[in-house]
Amino acid sequence: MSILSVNNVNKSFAGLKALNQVNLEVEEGSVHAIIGPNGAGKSTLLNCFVGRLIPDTGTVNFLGQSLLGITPHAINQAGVARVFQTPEIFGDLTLLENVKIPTLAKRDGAFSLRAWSRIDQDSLVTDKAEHILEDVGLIEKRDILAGSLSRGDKRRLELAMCLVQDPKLLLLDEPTAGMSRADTNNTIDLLKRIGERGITKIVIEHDMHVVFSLATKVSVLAQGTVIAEGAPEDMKGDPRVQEAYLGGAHL
Ligand SMILES: Nc1ncnc2c1ncn2[C@@H]1O[C@H](COP(=O)(O)OP(=O)(O)OP(=O)(O)O)[C@@H](O)[C@H]1O
Repeated sequence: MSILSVNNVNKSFAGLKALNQVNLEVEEGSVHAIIGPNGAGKSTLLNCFVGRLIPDTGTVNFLGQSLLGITPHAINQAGVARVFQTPEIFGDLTLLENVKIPTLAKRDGAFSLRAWSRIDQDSLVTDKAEHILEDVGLIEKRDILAGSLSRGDKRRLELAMCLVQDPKLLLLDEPTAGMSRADTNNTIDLLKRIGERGITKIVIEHDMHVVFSLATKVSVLAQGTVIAEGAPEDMKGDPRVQEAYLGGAHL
């Protein structure tokens, strides 16, 4: 069953067609990678899933409900969480506080000091936040300020902030960008581990090692159009993909 259905989506910016008749079916429980050269339209497409952009034409349905015209916050509350290329964390708060904040936003939709002190002292919320920090390998750093973390740890923290919301669909925008090979491999292991929770994932990624380690399905975008789609092993040898993605180089 599809968790996300994209039908005939078009999006132009001042005459530039960034998305051209895009169709995509994301199966529940899958890891669906969207790859393609720079400027192919990957981020534009992702922005159409989270309410940051509205397609000119076409439909985007999540669990049968249209996401178009819905605020980013309402989409998030419906179960779609996004990990950004640049982590969106609160540097002046501890890791534990950072992981508790999305619980508040999810429940109340806005921040208030009174609600925060309730959340902060709620032992169930604290237990859950600690459990998730353990899952992402950051429990020992729970009381330090998030601003002092390494880049890799900041991305792990942002992932924890998404997981605490119990998303049904997790969007990962270049989850290993700028990481060392060791950190990349740790992140692959972590994403495989959280895969066991059954969360559907869409991954935009340039690093083919990450794509082929994680994805169950790959869609290839070029010039705003899906030019090929299938199992990762089939995409590796597809001449259209090699031509569009790497100018003929081998994946
Ligand atoms: N807000 C905008 N205004 C004008 N043009 C835009 C805007 N956003 C994207 N574009 C253009 O749309 C096209 C698709 O861009 P997009 O960022 O979606 O590609 P991408 O595949 O994510 O690229 P990259 O891999 O480099 O991040 C590009 O030509 C880009 O310059």
